[in-house]
This record gives sequence, C-alpha cells and structure tokens, in this order.
Amino acid sequence: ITNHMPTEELQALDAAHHMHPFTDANGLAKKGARIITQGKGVWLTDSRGEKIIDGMAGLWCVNIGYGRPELAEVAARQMNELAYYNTFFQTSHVPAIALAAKLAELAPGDLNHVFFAGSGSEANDTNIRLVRRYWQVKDMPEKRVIIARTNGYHGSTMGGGSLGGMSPIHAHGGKIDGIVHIGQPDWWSEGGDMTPEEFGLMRARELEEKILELGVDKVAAFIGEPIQGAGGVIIPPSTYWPEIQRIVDKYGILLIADEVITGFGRTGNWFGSQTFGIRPHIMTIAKGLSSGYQPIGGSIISDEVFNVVAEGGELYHGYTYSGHPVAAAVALENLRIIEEEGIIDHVRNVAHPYLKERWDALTDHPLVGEAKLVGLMGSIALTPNKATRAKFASEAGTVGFRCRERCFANNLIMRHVGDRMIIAPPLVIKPEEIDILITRARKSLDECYAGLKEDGLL
Ligand SMILES: Cc1ncc(COP(=O)(O)O)c(CNc2cccc(C(=O)O)c2)c1O
Repeated sequence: ITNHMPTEELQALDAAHHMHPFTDANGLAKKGARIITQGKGVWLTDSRGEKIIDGMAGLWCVNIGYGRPELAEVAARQMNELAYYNTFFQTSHVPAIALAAKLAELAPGDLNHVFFAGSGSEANDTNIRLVRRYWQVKDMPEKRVIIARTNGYHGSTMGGGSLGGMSPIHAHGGKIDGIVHIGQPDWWSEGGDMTPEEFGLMRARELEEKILELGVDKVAAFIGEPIQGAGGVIIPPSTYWPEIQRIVDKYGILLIADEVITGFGRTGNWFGSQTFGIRPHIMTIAKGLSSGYQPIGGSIISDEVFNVVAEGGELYHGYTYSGHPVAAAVALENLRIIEEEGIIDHVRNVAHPYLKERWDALTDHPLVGEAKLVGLMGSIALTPNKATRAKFASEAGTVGFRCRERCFANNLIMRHVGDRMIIAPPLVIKPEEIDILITRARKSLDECYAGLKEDGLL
C-alpha cells in the first residue's frame, strides 16, 4: 500500500480497516476519504495531484508550515541515538531537559516547570489531577471542582472531554465528576441587546456566582481557552478576561489557560495569555509546540503549584511517552525555527495586518455578519440577517457544512463550526498566499449563497 496505488483502492482499504476520529464512518465510506500525500509550506497535495491551500494548518497545529527538512533530520538523528527512554525511573535525557528549559524561558511569569504528555487531552487530564493534588497537599481535599465553559473544548479523553462544555461529547460515554460549566463569552450568538462589553462582564461574573454557589472551599480551578478554538473561534469581549482574572485572584482559585491552539505564535505572541493579559498557574500546550510533526503535549506549571505538589512527594501520574525523546527533540527544533526565523513578528507585522484587511472586507458579502481575527486565527459568522444576527432557518451547521464543501471543491481547507467559518493557516503564510485563500473563500461563499437561493433556503 503506497501513495501510488489508485485512489479508489486506498479509499476501499481505508473504509475497511481505519476508524476515523469524529467521523460518520458509513457516510465517509460512501464518499471515500480524500487521501493527502504531501505537504509544503501552506500547500497540501492529494492522491489525485490536486494542490490544496490549507487554511487550517492541519488541525490548528502546523505553525511553521509543512515540509521543513530540519525537523526530519533532527528526528532521524535522535531516533538513531536514543529512539526511546522514559523518565519514570529517576532517569532523564537531553531532549526532555532541553525542551523543558526552553519552554520555561519562553513562558511568561513563574511558569518554570513542564510535565509532558502525548497530546493536549492527556495534558488536560494531567491538569485535573495536578490541581486536585495541589489542594490535597494543602490539606483541603474537598477543593476539587473545576469550573469550565459551555462550548469550550479541552480534548477527547474522559477528563479532557469532561472539561469541554460540548454536550454531544458528554452524551457519548459520559462525564467525570467534579466539573461544572458556566456560560461562554459568545456575544454574536448569545449577547442579545447587550453591548459586547456588558456581555463580557456578565459572562465573567458567572464565575463568581458559581464559586459562591458551590462554596469557595469546593472550587479547585477555572479552565479556559484564551480564545475558544473548536467552539468556533469565539473571541471574548475585551472586558471578559480582566474580570475572570480579578475573580480568580479574589477567591484564590487556580487558573488554567488552555493554550493548545493559542500557543506558539497563533495570536501574535508566544502565548494567548500574553495577548489577553491572563496570569495562569498552568498552561496546557500541544499542537504548535511541534507544529504537528510529532505528537507531544504538556502542562507548563508555576513555581508555586510545582513546589506544593512536590511537598507531597511522588505524584502518581505519568505516561509512557511523557517527554518522548524524538518528539521532544523535534519540538525543540520547531521552537528554534519559530524563534530564529522571527515567525511571530511575521504574524504580527505582516500576515495578520494583510489578512485582517481582507478578512474584515468579507462582511460586504450577503452571508457574512461578522468577521473577527486575532493573530492568525479567525472566524466569520454566517447569518441571513446581519442586523438581527439571526440564525438560519435550516438546522444549525447546514449552511456552514455547505460552505465548507464548496471550500473543499475549490481546494481551500476551512473549518466550519455550526454556521461559522474558521481559518487558522500556518503562521508562515505569505501575502500572495493570503490573496489565493481569500479569493477561494469568496468564491466558496458566492457558490454557497447561490446554492442556498436555488434550494429555497434563503
Ligand atoms: C484548546 C484545546 N485543548 C485540548 C485539545 C486536545 O488536544 P489533542 O487533540 O492533542 O488531544 C484541543 C484539540 N483541538 C482539536 C482537536 C481536533 C480537532 C479540532 C477541530 O477544531 O476540528 C480541534 C484543543 O483545541
């Protein structure tokens, strides 16, 4: 089985043996998966030779772009030298040490300790156990509830999936105890007649209400994405995070910033916490940490949380691949490239301004009610009525799905979440590539609009 096999044969074998994540298997089997064979920069090639511009950087993760040989070389060298060893038995190795030290240097404030995992979900599972252990060592074992947001996304493990606030995920397999959700700062869909600023304050104050309802002696932590990603790139009103921070400080609960998407340059700084002035005790990282070239995640932990947990002796937690040497070595090389090639400056000074002008201009399209962009993660809200921010008559997500299908047909990858379209391209995207992305996005919106008209949905 190789890239050169006929696509139909690859699709048949895929359908026969490969169970896909978040996929309707029978639907895909009828259609056949699109087989991606190569990547270079912001471009993907599929098995039929089509050139696709990847507006989603894989899954929000390929920050330095595809096809950088330096990472393959580092992986091969490390694999030949020490392909694997663990850090359980009082042992360590240079890749884990060097990556942890680099992350401590890059992370803001006193976030100086790193617990590694193989994914963002696993890192959030670590965080659940960490914050509960922290209060246990401080002799407050009852302080174990974690407050999160509706429509937040924190992964697919039982812990990560429970921290997430997506009820369809909870419906498939359940939710663990001790996790509660408050409203999300999604002004477009839920702000009604309030100004964004008023709405942001209201949503943030739900945290104080929930703490008082539960009792501050029961609440261990609050977790939030600086910008909700999988929830639809929900950029909170300016009043939201300062109020969250005030409440966290007032009641002395721990703050976890989930930076799996917003980390490593995505918002125009190393971390989203810096963009929004958030002071977390723990940051969840993955995705852009390695630009997806190797599976790796982790938790960057403050001195204070680390020292308290360390007082308690051994923490009974860890994964076989925690700090995997090849993944760590590749992640370190990824960070070197981000730093030495000034990729975050490129986001802030070139790509974001160039894209923002063209992204905002999409609001002149009849379907587009709102366009938002922070760094290189953005969304447009599709609506039949911009003034009232109305939802479509068709089931939520139908219009988004149809628009996404047009994008794919036009060899542009964009994500839809409900009736919102999302972009998060590789951070190295150039102005001329942004022009191509916008041209294909506009064409897809026009085709989607025409289709809705033809089908009497608009
Ligand atoms: C904020 C956040 N936290 C944790 C995770 C879990 O990471 P892992 O997947 O590595 O376990 C994520 C992952 N986010 C994610 C993963 C897969 C698909 C999509 C999508 O938007 O389609 C988003 C995420 O976005």
